[in-house]
Amino acid sequence: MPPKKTPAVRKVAIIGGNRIPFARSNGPYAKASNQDMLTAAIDGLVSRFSLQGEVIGEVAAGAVLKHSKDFNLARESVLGSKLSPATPASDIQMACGTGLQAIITVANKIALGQIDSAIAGGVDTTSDAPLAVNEDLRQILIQLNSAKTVGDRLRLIAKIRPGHIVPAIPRNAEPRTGLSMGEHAALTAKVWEISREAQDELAASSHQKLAAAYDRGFFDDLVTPFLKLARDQNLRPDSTAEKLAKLKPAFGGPDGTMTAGNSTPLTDGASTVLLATDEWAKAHKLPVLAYLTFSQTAAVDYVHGDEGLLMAPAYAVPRMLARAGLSLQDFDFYEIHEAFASQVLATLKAWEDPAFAKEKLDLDAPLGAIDRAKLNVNGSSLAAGHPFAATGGRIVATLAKLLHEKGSGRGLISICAAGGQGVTAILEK
Ligand SMILES: CC(=O)SCCNC(=O)CCNC(=O)[C@H](O)C(C)(C)COP(=O)(O)OP(=O)(O)OC[C@H]1O[C@@H](n2cnc3c(N)ncnc32)[C@H](O)[C@@H]1OP(=O)(O)O
Repeated sequence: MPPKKTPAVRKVAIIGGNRIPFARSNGPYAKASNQDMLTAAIDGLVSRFSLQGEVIGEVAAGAVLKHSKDFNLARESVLGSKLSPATPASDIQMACGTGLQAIITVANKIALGQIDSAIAGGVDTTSDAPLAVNEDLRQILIQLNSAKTVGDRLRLIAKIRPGHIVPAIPRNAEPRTGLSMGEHAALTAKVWEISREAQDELAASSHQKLAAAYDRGFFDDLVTPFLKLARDQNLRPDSTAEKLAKLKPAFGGPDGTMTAGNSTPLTDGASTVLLATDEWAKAHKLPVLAYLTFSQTAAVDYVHGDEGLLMAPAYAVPRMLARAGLSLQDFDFYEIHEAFASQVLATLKAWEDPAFAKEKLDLDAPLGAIDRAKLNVNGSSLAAGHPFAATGGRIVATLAKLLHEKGSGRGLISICAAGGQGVTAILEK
């Protein structure tokens, strides 16, 4: 018998990414479904990397808001794309961490020698949010479906009341607290004393940096026009902290510091990333932008404890750094998802705080400050928008290309997610 092969850990290369421009909710993509957008994002990769008819090792993707008809959205999107139908695909859901979690999932399979290539991604549309029928009506309809006699059917139909027509609309809120993401973030902003001025400055700079990156052609091979949109619709290149200062509070009451300008807007969009082994890239004559080398998830008890809903990355990053043997300052780029400006600033403040280090992270010293010039250098979610599950793919593709342009170095990714979770990763050239 030949000796049994033990799997070796292999390097996971990021070949490239693709996304459709992100659109504001109920805007140009109002009539596009999750499947339409995810298929478009996959086909953008297919065209760019000549993958027509290719059998990819596996596709993993997801949506936070998903219709019940989309049992396996990733698989349906593959079947609608120009990839070979022999490409297996599955859905993943980890709220705003979905895209990055999908990337990590397939990256681990590549590392373990289970597949040689993969596409990971995410999509979301708040324009096409799934509406459920009223719970009482749902029960009647289910019983009606299996009623055997006309009499049974009529008895059930007679139970339907006008009030049953009111649908159950999904809320952008935590099921266990009833508070929206914005309301949760406003609580955290208060605890960490994040000023309105600092939030508006971060938001304005996100717009200015994203606009500059578009202008210099950075996104030419990362973004494919869709439904006549060529750039992210939310982008306002003329944003300034002074203009943002005039907006009224959106969360945290009349004295709140969070506004429509320093919070992400509700957004529609999709993104994908192509990952592979070095050998697969070579065989397909494709360049490698960067490697995914470490990842980490964490969760916090925001229901019973005193933790902020979006603070899990503050825990995930130090754990990942310990595994990697790196300090927070050992990075050339920091990509911190801007769910809200206040949440980025609270996370940075936590890493600088001796009490947080001691009491929460069990560390002798805080992680320390980062060089702010290295933070979200091409803008982030405040400017681009945030179609929940699509943000991970946008960030990984952006960072991989930044590292490729630089020709060396290392980048940190930190994404907070609803449910009190965080997903983080390290990319290296
Ligand atoms: C883990 C996570 O990622 S959690 C994050 C999940 N995401 C969310 O929770 C989404 C949060 N965001 C929201 O719910 C909504 O976008 C809100 C409530 C903040 C704002 O919604 P709306 O009021 O519909 O925003 P709208 O786009 O109309 O903007 C309000 C005003 O601000 C203005 N504005 C918004 N951004 C800017 C800007 N960058 N510069 C100048 N003005 C701006 C708009 O022009 C508008 O002005 P107007 O009233 O004169 O027309």
